[in-house]
Amino acid sequence: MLPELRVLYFEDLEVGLTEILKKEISSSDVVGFAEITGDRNPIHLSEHFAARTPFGTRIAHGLYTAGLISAVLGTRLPGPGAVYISQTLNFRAPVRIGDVVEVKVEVAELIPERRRARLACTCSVGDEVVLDGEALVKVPKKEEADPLAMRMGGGRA
Ligand SMILES: C[C@@H](O)CC(=O)SCCNC(=O)CCNC(=O)[C@H](O)C(C)(C)COP(=O)(O)OP(=O)(O)OC[C@H]1O[C@@H](n2cnc3c(N)ncnc32)[C@H](O)[C@@H]1OP(=O)(O)O
Repeated sequence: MLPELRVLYFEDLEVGLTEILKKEISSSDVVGFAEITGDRNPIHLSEHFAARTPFGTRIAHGLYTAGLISAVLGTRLPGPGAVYISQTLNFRAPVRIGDVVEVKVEVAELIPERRRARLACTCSVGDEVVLDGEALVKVPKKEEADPLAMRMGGGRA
């Protein structure tokens, strides 16, 4: 099930605020990602090919796993209105079909002058970190997002 949308404005953020999303990786996810991006590397699509790699079986595209970080940023922390600026990624271990990936995003630094938030991102399967990196996003302030509500003394939309 997809998580409910939650809007956090820059003023709502604090260092240490954390969000977690879990996703089981299915074969149809990987095939779908190959179709929409055009990355038909057989390491993702062919069991025959993947069996002869060090991984022994098909693995998910690294950028599909990374896309789950984007899902957290765009829906929960900070949520709708957040704008991606940059993202570092270290693919530390493979993600296999059927793995449950836990994505953890944590506010690491706030830069108020530029309304930027730096977030530490980790994807794990069980106890193993499969991906980590850092995101930089631009986060709307309340007054930018809903100036009318602010003038009328309201808060969040
Ligand atoms: C283009 C697409 O179609 C293809 C894909 O999307 S493939 C899917 C995404 N990628 C993966 O799933 C790969 C996951 N990563 C791994 O399986 C392994 O990291 C590796 C096979 C790439 C490397 O393993 P190996 O060669 O065995 O390296 P070591 O474990 O011996 O580590 C040596 C040192 O390098 C550091 N290191 C290894 N991998 C990474 C990484 N991804 N990012 C950053 N650093 C890495 C590791 O920590 C060791 O450092 P140390 O100081 O010597 O301890």
